[in-house]
Amino acid sequence: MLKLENVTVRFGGLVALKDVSFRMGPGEILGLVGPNGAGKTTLFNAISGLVRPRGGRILFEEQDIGRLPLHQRARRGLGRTFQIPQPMHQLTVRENLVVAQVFGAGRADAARLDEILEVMDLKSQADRDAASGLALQELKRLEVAKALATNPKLLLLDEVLAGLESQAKRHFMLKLKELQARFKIGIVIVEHDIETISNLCSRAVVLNFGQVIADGTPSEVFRNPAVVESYTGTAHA
Ligand SMILES: Nc1ncnc2c1ncn2[C@@H]1O[C@H](COP(=O)(O)OP(=O)(O)OP(=O)(O)O)[C@@H](O)[C@H]1O
Repeated sequence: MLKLENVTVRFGGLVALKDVSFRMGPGEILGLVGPNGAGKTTLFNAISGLVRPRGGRILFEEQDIGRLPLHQRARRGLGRTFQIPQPMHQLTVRENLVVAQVFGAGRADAARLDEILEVMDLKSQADRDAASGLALQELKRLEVAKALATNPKLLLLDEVLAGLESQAKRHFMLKLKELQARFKIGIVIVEHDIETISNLCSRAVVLNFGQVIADGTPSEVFRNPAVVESYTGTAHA
């Protein structure tokens, strides 16, 4: 479904991603892991079209999408969330979803929006202004709902679980599994918590200083000495 070949991104003299390669199959939930500044958000930006790589190829469903603008990638089925939820605060929850749907899917579809509101537990907030009264958890659910409204085949989720207390986090994780099964989508999730990745993901890719240092099942990668070192500064933690 998604294949990256030697993707390299530079910001002036800084190499944010260097020869990043991995692939993922349809319906997989892949964890993208790595210390602060490792390049995780930059990788999402490169895949979704916000930054242009200096080199390498990004293939989505066998097509090279590396030169397509953002909206064309969305139309092909790439949905994403942002680390800091960015709803349009002057619009209601439902209106936010309509805007996302028209951007990503090309037309409004009220029935699908109702389904998304239901799945994401946002029905009772649907006609509430996005700026007023939405708690962090609800804003995060809205962020995922917006991405779902674009009709994605692949969802890129940037730290949607961060900052939630443990019960809310467990509930959100179950939601993500439900979304994957119900909408038949693949998910790449950036997440720092090892236990969360281990429970949620079938595979994890670890970045450090812009390079892939491990790729495998969560139990494989979290036993890898290079990964332990990148997390703790010591290979024997
Ligand atoms: N627009 C930009 N211009 C210059 N440097 C940037 C830009 N975006 C990111 N960087 C740099 O690229 C590197 C990778 O940053 P990125 O935000 O992708 O890391 P990250 O793994 O997502 O980190 P975090 O876990 O803190 O969100 C960092 O050194 C960062 O300072």
